[in-house]
Amino acid sequence: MNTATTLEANFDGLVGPTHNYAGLSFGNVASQNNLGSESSPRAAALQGLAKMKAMHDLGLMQGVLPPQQRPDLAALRRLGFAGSDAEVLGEAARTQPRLLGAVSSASSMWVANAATVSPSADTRDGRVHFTPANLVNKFHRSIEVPTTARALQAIFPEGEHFAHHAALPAVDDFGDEGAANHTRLCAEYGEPGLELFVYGKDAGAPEHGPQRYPARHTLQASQAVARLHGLAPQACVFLQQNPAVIDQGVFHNDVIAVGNRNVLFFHEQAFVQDPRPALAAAWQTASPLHCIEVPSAAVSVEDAVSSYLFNSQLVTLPAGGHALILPQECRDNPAVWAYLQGLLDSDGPIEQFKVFNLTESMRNGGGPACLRLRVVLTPAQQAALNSAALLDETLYARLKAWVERHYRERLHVQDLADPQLHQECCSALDELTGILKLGAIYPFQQV
Ligand SMILES: NCCC[C@H](NC(=O)CCC(=O)O)C(=O)O
Repeated sequence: MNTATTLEANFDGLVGPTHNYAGLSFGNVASQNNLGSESSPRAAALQGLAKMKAMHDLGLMQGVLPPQQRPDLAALRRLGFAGSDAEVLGEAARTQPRLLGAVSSASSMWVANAATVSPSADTRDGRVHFTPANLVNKFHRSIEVPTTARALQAIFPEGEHFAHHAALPAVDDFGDEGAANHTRLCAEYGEPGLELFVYGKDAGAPEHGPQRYPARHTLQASQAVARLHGLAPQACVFLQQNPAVIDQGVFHNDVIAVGNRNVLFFHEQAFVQDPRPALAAAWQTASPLHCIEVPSAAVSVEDAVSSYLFNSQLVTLPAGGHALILPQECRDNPAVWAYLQGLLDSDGPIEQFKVFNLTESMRNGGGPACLRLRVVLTPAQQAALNSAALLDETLYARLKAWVERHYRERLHVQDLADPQLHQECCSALDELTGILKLGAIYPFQQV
């Protein structure tokens, strides 16, 4: 790995021990369809680790973000469940099983929703800025915020290099889903770039939003994050996601578009307007911006949603050239796979594919891109972060053994009330904070 230059690191969310299918995300077709299925937390975590390891092996900087303490018993107590841990869990399971599912979700694995990150080349004070997403549209996700903020601060210490903001006010007008709706485009990582913010609705004109499924992210949230991060107004582009595709299951922009460096790969129906004029106006460098638009005739919105073609990671390989990191569902879909073969033959900027089995995450609507948070880092910033969270051969082996020791092979929603599961989760996380040198980030460690 070349640490002498500014590069983009991917930090992936490690899947937590309570990974399950509780059908919590209205508007996320996979989550709704898999309600009640049996999950494998162990397979889910190992699938995610295998992707991280493969990225490391490609020569990319790869980090790890920790899972959360679940079930969140404090959230249940806040909602009036009382007594011992076993009584709280038992009462919730009997009277509010969906709520028990919500406080047990391992949804923090989808760290593309953890925060919005702006690289130092784009910010007024020359620091990397982080704003944790408030995730107000879904209760099970909104409870991720305090631990996410502590984890990010434990890896990127506040100070000379890194700036951390509080999450936006927790109301629908400022609904914020983080980096899943944010793309940075640039010529070189270390140079100023443009930041593309995609919103589901303008809180001032909600009638132009989707009809069937919720728009989770507002224009007002994106504007606030751009102000907080000290971005130059002329370097920011705000585009509305097409409400018709939200109504077909595209609950985040990263289900229908992905960008990296000087390439934006997007579906014809992704945005209300053609994104090219606004991007061209904000694009400040002489080198060209490549906009690869995928026509509906080649890949329908339905195929995009079921294959997660656009939830691939678009990465720059150390030797130059772009690679797409795809879920295997793309290979299984004849229209998508045919399109991808044509893309390779087209002599464009995307030169290589890597295909991964992420089925456990995919069944809850999370593909390769959902599982990672991108952070552009200068050499000085690479030296300033908590390096215990960076994946190498040793950390990979340790985490794999840790998963194999602590995680259950199978989990069903009925198992969530088992007080032993909470104990297993806490002992696993206690060991993990030691491995990743995170300090006491979990509620059970703060008593
Ligand atoms: N970026 C991908 C996010 C996927 C996530 N799924 C979930 O939360 C499913 C959880 C469940 O249904 O148990 C979501 O919809 O926010």
